[in-house]
Amino acid sequence: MPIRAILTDIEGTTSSISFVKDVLFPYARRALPRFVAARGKEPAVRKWLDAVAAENGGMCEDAMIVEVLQGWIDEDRKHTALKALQGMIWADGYRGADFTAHIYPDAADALKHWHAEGLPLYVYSSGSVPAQRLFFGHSDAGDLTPMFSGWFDTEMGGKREADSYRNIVAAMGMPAEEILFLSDVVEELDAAREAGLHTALIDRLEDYPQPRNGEATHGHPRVERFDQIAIG
Ligand SMILES: CSCCC(=O)C(=O)COP(=O)(O)O
Ligand SMILES: [Mg+2]
Repeated sequence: MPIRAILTDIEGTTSSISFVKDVLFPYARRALPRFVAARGKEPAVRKWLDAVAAENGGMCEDAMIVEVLQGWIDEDRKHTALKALQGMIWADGYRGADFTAHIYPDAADALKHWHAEGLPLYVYSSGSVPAQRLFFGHSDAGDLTPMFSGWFDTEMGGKREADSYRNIVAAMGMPAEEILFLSDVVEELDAAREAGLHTALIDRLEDYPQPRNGEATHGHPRVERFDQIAIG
């Protein structure tokens, strides 16, 4: 069946891992204490802080919650509460023009080309949907948000679980066999394939200096850049 929609991951796929690890995560880590002190009483913020507290024995001190969150940033935990809070913090960074979001030029070009061809584009990332919109709204290639038809985060489920992709397919309202999922993580591609989607492993040498070949690809088609992706 021909590909009729693209679903893409962000970190390691459209954009470099080092931008996320070396720019976004340290920014959120530094800003967390001041952010929680300033906005911790807002219901939209409190709800996530309370969720973190509940998962950690019901701790009540905000300072302790901040420490837990900073530990999760260091571990690269893809926790929905952390991701929601990070998105709110990064909003200040983008608005203050402290940084723009990295996007590989080949990814920006291919997304623009597919969009012009009428192929709907969707994002599925561990970053929260508001963080995804900020990311593509303030990218090195400008505001790319108008090109996207939909956004999905871990509210749909974890990225290594087939059911998450089934949920996304249902939300997209088209057969799984018509969707191509792009990611740098083979376990995510395995889950997507289990749900019936086409897959492609984006194996960027900037992020993964040891190319993944043979068994390491888990049988997923492997490319190093978006212009090598075959549609149809
Ligand atoms: C778009 S928000 C920044 C990226 C982020 O926080 C993250 O966890 C990215 O994970 P991905 O699923 O895009 O690999
Ligand atoms: Mg990724």
